[in-house]
Amino acid sequence: MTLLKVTNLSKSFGGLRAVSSFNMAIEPGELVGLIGPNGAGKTTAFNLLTGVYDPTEGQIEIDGKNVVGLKPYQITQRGVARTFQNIRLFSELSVLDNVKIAYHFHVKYGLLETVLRLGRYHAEEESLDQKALRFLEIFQLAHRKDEIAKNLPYGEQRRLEIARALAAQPKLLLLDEPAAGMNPQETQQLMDMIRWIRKEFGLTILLIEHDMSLVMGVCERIYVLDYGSIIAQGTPAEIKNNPRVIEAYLGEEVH
Ligand SMILES: Nc1ncnc2c1ncn2[C@@H]1O[C@H](COP(=O)(O)OP(=O)(O)OP(=O)(O)O)[C@@H](O)[C@H]1O
Repeated sequence: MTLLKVTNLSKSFGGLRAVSSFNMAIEPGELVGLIGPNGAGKTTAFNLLTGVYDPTEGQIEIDGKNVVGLKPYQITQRGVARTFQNIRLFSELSVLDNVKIAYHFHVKYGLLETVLRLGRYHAEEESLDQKALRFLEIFQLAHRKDEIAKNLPYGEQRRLEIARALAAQPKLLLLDEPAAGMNPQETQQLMDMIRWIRKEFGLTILLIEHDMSLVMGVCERIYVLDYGSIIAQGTPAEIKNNPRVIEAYLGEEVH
């Protein structure tokens, strides 16, 4: 079954149609890119998919169920996790605690038990530590586990954000410019990591990215947004040679 189906999605801010009649279908296991010039509506589309904004019109289905109107945490519980263009960690907490907080969504003790530290809490807390550490190991951050998140170098904070999103055990992972601010070597490592986590966790990934080498290098299929509308979709090779895409990026006719 199609994992994410978006039909005729639109969002207006006053007179501005930031996203307009947006359609998208993503199958389980796909690695898909969403690209477009500055201000094209990419982040707005992510904010609609994750319940940050309610659409002006349209449908969003995850696993065949409508999620329009759900709160962001409810959408996380339906299996969608994301990272942000501007890193949003719990900056004063340790690296390990950042991942553990996300993992709490999937641990089966109730809030009362957490508060009173009763029942299953102690046993589960231990395995929670181990599970959180495993995510840190994947992202080569285990040696940093006790550091305060804000003290990590930038590239490591970006990796921690992805580790935290993964700890919520999503089916669909949305990455908003994961390579922003990274140098070419860090970007290359990130590409390898994205490919690896997709395979290892059987994930479906949708990513926004300005770095064309990353998008073309990891994505199997790409959607292109311009002024809120999808102007093209296809394989990296098709997108690279699509005149409408070239025009949107260069702002001029292609002859
Ligand atoms: N909360 C908001 N209120 C009003 N206008 C908004 C809001 N959020 C986004 N916009 C506008 O909607 C349009 C699309 O913005 P959006 O941030 O989604 O684009 P983007 O493709 O993610 O851009 P970038 O690549 O620069 O991050 C822009 O014109 C932007 O100014």
